[in-house]
Amino acid sequence: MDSSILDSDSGNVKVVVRVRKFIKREIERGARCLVKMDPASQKTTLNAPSEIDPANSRSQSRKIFEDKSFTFDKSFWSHNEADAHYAHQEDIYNSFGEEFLDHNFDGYHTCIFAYGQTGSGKSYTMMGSSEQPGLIPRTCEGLFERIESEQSSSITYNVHVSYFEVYNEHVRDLLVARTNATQYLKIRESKADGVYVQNLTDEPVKCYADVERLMRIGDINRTTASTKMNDTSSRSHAVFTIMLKQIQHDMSTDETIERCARMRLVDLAGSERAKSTEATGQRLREGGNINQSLSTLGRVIGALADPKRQRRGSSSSGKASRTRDVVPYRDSVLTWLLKDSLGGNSKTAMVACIAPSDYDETLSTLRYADQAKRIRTRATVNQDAVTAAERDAKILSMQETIRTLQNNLNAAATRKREDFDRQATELEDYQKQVQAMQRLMEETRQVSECKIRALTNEVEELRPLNETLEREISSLRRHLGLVVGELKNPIRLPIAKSEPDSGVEMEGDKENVPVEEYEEDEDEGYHDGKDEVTHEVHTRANDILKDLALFRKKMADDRSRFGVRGPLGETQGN
Ligand SMILES: Nc1ncnc2c1ncn2[C@@H]1O[C@H](COP(=O)(O)OP(=O)(O)OP(=O)(O)O)[C@@H](O)[C@H]1O
Repeated sequence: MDSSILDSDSGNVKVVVRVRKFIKREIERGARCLVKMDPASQKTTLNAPSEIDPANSRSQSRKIFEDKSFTFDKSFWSHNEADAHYAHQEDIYNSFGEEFLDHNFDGYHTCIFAYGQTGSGKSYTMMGSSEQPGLIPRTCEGLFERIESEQSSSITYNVHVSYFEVYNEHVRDLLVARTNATQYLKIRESKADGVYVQNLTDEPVKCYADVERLMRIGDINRTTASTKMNDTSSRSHAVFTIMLKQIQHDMSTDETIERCARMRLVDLAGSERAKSTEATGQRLREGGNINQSLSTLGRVIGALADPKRQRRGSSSSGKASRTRDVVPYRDSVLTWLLKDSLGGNSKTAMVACIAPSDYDETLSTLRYADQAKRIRTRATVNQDAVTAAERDAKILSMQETIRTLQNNLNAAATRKREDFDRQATELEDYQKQVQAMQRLMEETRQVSECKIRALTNEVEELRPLNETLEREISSLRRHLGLVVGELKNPIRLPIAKSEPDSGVEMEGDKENVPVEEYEEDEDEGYHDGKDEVTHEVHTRANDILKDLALFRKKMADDRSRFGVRGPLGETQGN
């Protein structure tokens, strides 16, 4: 999509930290909580462990343990439910999940990723459980609640979901059932779409129940395994993506405004020490890959947070592009895929999850998070204004491209000297174009529906007025008929016989006037009063007929534009 930059907002990556409660293993070993959080200042302090703490043994190292403090955008205390400032799943969502959803509705891309050592609560925070849903289900639920509450006849919403994992540096579609021969997907980059996963399922969803079903499928397909540190340890980075497209149609200009926003919700695999997880074989290899991609992520964060880079980046565009190359995005699949979310067009948040009693791992996570605070991204509103004619022209041009690609494919097939790779790429392009065109046509259909909805509402609103006017007109017609009838055939009143000796002429005495006399008098009466009434009635009736003609013309125009059945029952053209 060509995004016209209407509005851009540069800001730092939002960094929050969350400490979880003790789990069974820690309670059994009598672990002590080393973390403190100050709800007033959002300061997180990591205390040095005691001499005799076996989980934080100093015996093999000369390291000095000391108290360390860091301040973040938010410090979420989820350690002891009895404490007043305990942060429930709901509090995490209310604190910044909702705010990020606001950004999406404004047309910004967003990304929230959870980072932390294995077993520190990343999956709990991002996905949660059915009783304690995390950020991903709450965000999706919030999204559909808003769509339903903000439903206006002039806006159409389109939501698509994809879900993939990066496992051992390979991308797997989590919405496709596992088969024996594992299908890995390729990563590609294009000008229009940036970095993307080729052939990834992109499922349209209409309600939260649709998303719930997809989350369940994805979670079943995700690679998890039991390690000593976590019974259901994620062995991969999971990326859940929601695409929200809002199409607003302006009836007066017949123009549509499209806003696209991508929400990325990432549950990273946990950093781990082979010594702690006691991993061997496949688990050890997985751990090695996880650590390697997390260390690349660390280097990317380090490069992006580098103040020298940021100064250079803002000084000149030429230098900026050179310095951007220094960021080692391509060194891992994860960072390559998250390139835009980390240092580009996105509003991004990091949730650093920490366990309450592991000094080394927690310190490393807090340092990582502290560095991420310095990254600045520049998010832009992804908005396009398209006229109905441009939309139609786009569909036509796509049809033309598809025809050309089809011809190329056919020609290559008949010549039988095709280069397979090139042919496969052309086939993919062809499929992508067909999909894009199908989507565009579906959107055009939705826009038309939206227009019809708006017009039908207008017609319904005008219906009572129309009925009143019709009633008024027919009563006026009747009235006018009577008046005209009366004028044409005047009622001849009999002349009253005058009392011979009264000498007084009463009002009804005209009945006794001879016909000639009466007609003369009647003419005089007409000139005196009735012509004014008739004239007035005529004028009023004419005004109403004029209004009605205008109203009918407007309705006929609208109906002929959109081909709907009017309130008067006629069917219109087109
Ligand atoms: N805030 C919390 N409140 C209660 N239980 C929690 C909380 N955070 C995590 N837990 C529990 O701690 C355990 C480990 O959490 P989780 O699986 O989310 O860790 P993780 O960081 O995703 O680990 P990995 O990287 O190995 O996948 C789980 O049993 C989870 O239910």
